[in-house]
Amino acid sequence: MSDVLSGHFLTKHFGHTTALAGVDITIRQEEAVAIMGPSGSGKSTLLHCLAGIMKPDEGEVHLMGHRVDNLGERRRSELRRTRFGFVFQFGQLLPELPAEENVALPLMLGGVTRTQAVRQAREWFAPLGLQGMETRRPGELSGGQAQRVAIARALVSRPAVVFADEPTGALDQTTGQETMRLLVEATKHNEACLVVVTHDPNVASWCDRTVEVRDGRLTAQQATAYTTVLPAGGHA
Ligand SMILES: Nc1ncnc2c1ncn2[C@@H]1O[C@H](COP(=O)(O)OP(=O)(O)OP(=O)(O)O)[C@@H](O)[C@H]1O
Repeated sequence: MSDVLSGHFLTKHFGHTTALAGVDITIRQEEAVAIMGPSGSGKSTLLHCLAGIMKPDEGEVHLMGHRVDNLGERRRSELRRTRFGFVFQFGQLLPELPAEENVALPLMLGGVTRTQAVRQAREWFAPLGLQGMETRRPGELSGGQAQRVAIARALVSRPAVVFADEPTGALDQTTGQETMRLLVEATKHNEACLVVVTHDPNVASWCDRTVEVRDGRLTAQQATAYTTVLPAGGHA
């Protein structure tokens, strides 16, 4: 499998704090990687550097062979919108928009007409078990349903990489497991790779591989035994 995203000697300081101390990481096509480690160890900083949200002080990030960490803010913003998808602990859906428009938003920001974007967005609802929820506002959805809307929004523009920071952190254990299953399967089915920051070993167990960050360094890598059970065809 080819490399999709890689970080080379990523280093990041905040004042006297060293958040990343020279991290090397490679994520391959359709691979799901969990980033674990104690609080304050540098997990979110690593995700933010890989995703172009933050520039590392030293080191390089490459997406499909192209260096991306040195792009200007406008190009990195475009990269985040077109090549990356994001799922955070709280789905960060816009409360005033119906679910289908929340999902359609990345497409509309990319210039697709509202009608076409909503049509494409609707295709994601049934595969994610959200049929009938299209016109509900986020406040009318359960936590698990809202995260599934966030998953649809992360995938609608067919990104190369989905980044998730504690995607199940606000959910109970059962709903969290179901959300992870859908996140991993939908991401793989769309031939994207997944980078998940989590404290929860149950969440990490859905991934192909876990890397552990301590004091800004990767300390361990272990393979986890997850294989997709999705049938071929469809979105999720
Ligand atoms: N914007 C910032 N300004 C100053 N220090 C920061 C900033 N962001 C992170 N840090 C520091 O960098 C270190 C790594 O933070 P980071 O958020 O990456 O850790 P984490 O492993 O994601 O933690 P948690 O599991 O608690 O979310 C910590 O010591 C943190 O206090």
